Amino acid sequence: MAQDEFDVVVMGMGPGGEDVAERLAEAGLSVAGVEAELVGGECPYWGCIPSKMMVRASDLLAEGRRIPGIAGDSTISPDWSWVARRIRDEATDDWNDKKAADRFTGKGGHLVRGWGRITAPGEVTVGDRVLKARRGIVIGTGSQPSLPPIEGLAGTPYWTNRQAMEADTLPASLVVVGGGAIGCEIAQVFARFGVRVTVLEAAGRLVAIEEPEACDLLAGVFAADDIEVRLNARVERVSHDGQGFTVHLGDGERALGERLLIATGRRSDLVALGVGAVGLDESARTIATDGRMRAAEGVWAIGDVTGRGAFTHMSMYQADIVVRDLLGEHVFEAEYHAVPRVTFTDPEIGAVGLTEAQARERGLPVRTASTPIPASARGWIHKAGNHGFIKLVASEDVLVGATSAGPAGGEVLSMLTLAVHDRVTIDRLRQMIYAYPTFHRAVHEAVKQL
Ligand SMILES: Cc1cc2nc3c(=O)[nH]c(=O)nc-3n(C[C@H](O)[C@H](O)[C@H](O)COP(=O)(O)OP(=O)(O)OC[C@H]3O[C@@H](n4cnc5c(N)ncnc54)[C@H](O)[C@@H]3O)c2cc1C
Ligand SMILES: NC(=O)c1ccc[n+]([C@@H]2O[C@H](COP(=O)([O-])OP(=O)(O)OC[C@H]3O[C@@H](n4cnc5c(N)ncnc54)[C@H](O)[C@@H]3O)[C@@H](O)[C@H]2O)c1
Repeated sequence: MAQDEFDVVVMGMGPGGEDVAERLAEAGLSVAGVEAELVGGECPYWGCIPSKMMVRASDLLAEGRRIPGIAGDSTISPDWSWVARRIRDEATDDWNDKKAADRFTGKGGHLVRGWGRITAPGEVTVGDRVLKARRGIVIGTGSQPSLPPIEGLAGTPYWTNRQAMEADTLPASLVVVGGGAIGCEIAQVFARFGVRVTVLEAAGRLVAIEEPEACDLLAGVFAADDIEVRLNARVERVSHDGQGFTVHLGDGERALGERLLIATGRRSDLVALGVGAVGLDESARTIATDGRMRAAEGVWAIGDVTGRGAFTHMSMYQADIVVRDLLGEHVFEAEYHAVPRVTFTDPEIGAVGLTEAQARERGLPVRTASTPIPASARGWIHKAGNHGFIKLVASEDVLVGATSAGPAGGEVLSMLTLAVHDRVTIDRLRQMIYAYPTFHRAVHEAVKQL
C-alpha cells in the first residue's frame, strides 16, 4: 500500500472541510483533502445554491403576479428551462468541481479522490492509499438523505434533493414526503412553476422545529399557492406503475404524483467513516465534540456530522474554530445559543435561538411578544406578499430566541441574531432607533410589548 504523510488529513470537502483544508494549506501546512464526490459538497451542487436559485426564480414569478392592483397588469409565463440552465451553467458548472479542486491544489493542497475511512489513530485509508496525519484528522463528511422505512419505496425511482436540483424539466405533479426546510422550499418553487404539489408531513405542523405560528403562516400561503398539505400523514406504502407514484396513507387515503420527493431529514453513517478506530461510538447519530470541535485525541469534527444544525453557516463557523486551533491561534469556543436558520419560502421563516416551547422546556421564565408584518408601515405599503410576523422570546431581561417571518425575513433576522448572540438587554433594544418604514421596525413594536 502506498503511504503518504501529511500534517492534516481532511475527510470530506464540503463547505466546512474545504475551508479548513484551503486555509491550512495557505498557512503552509501539508494537507490532504479526501473527497468521495465533488469538492464543495452538498451545498453548491445539490443544496443551498441551486435551491436558492430556484427560490429566486419562483419569488420573481410571485412578485410578477402581485403587480395587478399595485402597478398595472401582468401576464406571467413561467419557463423552467431558464432555472435549469442557470443551475447547470452558473451554480454547478454541470456538476463539475474542477474550479474548486484547482483552487485547493493551487493553494498547495493535495486532493485525494475516493472514500476515506479512519483505520487507526492518525491514519485514513482511501482505496489502496494510507494517509498518515501528523497533527490530526478533520472529519467534515456531512450528511445524506435519511430514508423512512416505507414499504415499496426502495424499488421506485423516487427523488431526493439531488434529482430535484438536477431536474431539467418539471413533472405535472409532485408528492413531497416531509414538510421541513427542503420539502417546503421545493414544494413552493415547483407549485409556482405550475406543478400540482402535495406535501405529506408526519408531524402536526410544517417546519415543525419552528414556532407554531410559522406553520400557520406557511399553511395559509401554501393554500393560496394551491399546494395541498396533509399534516399528521402516515405514509405506509408507495408504488410506481411506470408513469407515476401512488402513496398510500394510514387513513386509507392516497396521494398521486408523477414524481415523489423524499425530504425526511438527513443522517450520517459513522460506521462507514470508521470512527471506532479512534475510540468514538459508531452507533451514535452524530459526532460529539468539545468547544474546540475536538472529538478525540487528534480528531476534529465539523458540519452536519456534528448534529449542531445542518447549515452551511454552522459548518463554516466550526471550520474557523478548527483552523485556529490547529494553527495555535486564539480560539473562541463554539457557542450554540444563537444559531440562526432561514427557510427560504416566501415569506421567509427566519429564526434564532430558542422557540417559546424550547425555552419553557428548559424551565426558563418566559415572556413573548409578537407583531404582524402586514400591520407595520412597510407591510401596509407592500400591500401584497406582505405576510409575516415577528415573535420574540424573552427570559429575564434578554431575548433567548426570535422568529422573523416575512418578506426578507432572513435579512431582518440579522439584528435579532445579534441581540440573542450578545445578550443585548430588552431595555437597550427598546432605546434603539429603527429606520422608518422598514420591515425590521416591526421588531421595535414587539420589543415595546415586552
Ligand atoms: C436542498 C438543500 C438545501 C439547503 N439549503 C441550505 C441553505 O439555504 N442554507 C444553509 O445554511 N444550508 C442549507 N442546506 C444544508 C447545507 O447544504 C449543509 O448543511 C452543508 O452542505 C453541510 O456542510 P458539511 O461541511 O457538513 O458537508 P457536506 O456539504 O455534506 O459535504 C460533505 C462532503 O464529504 C464527502 N464525504 C462524505 N464522506 C466521505 C468520506 N468518508 N470520504 C470522503 N469524502 C466523504 C461528501 O461526498 C461531501 O462532498 C441545504 C441542504 C439541502 C440538501
Ligand atoms: N434554508 C435552509 O437553511 C435549509 C434548506 C434545506 C435544508 N436545510 C437543512 O437540511 C436539513 C434536512 O432538511 P429536511 O427538510 O430533509 O429535514 P427536516 O428535518 O427539516 O424536515 C424533515 C421533515 O420530514 C418529516 N418526516 C420525517 N419522516 C416522515 C415520514 N415518514 N412521513 C412524513 N414526514 C416525515 C419530519 O417530521 C420533518 O418535518 C434541514 O434540517 C436543514 O438543516 C436547510
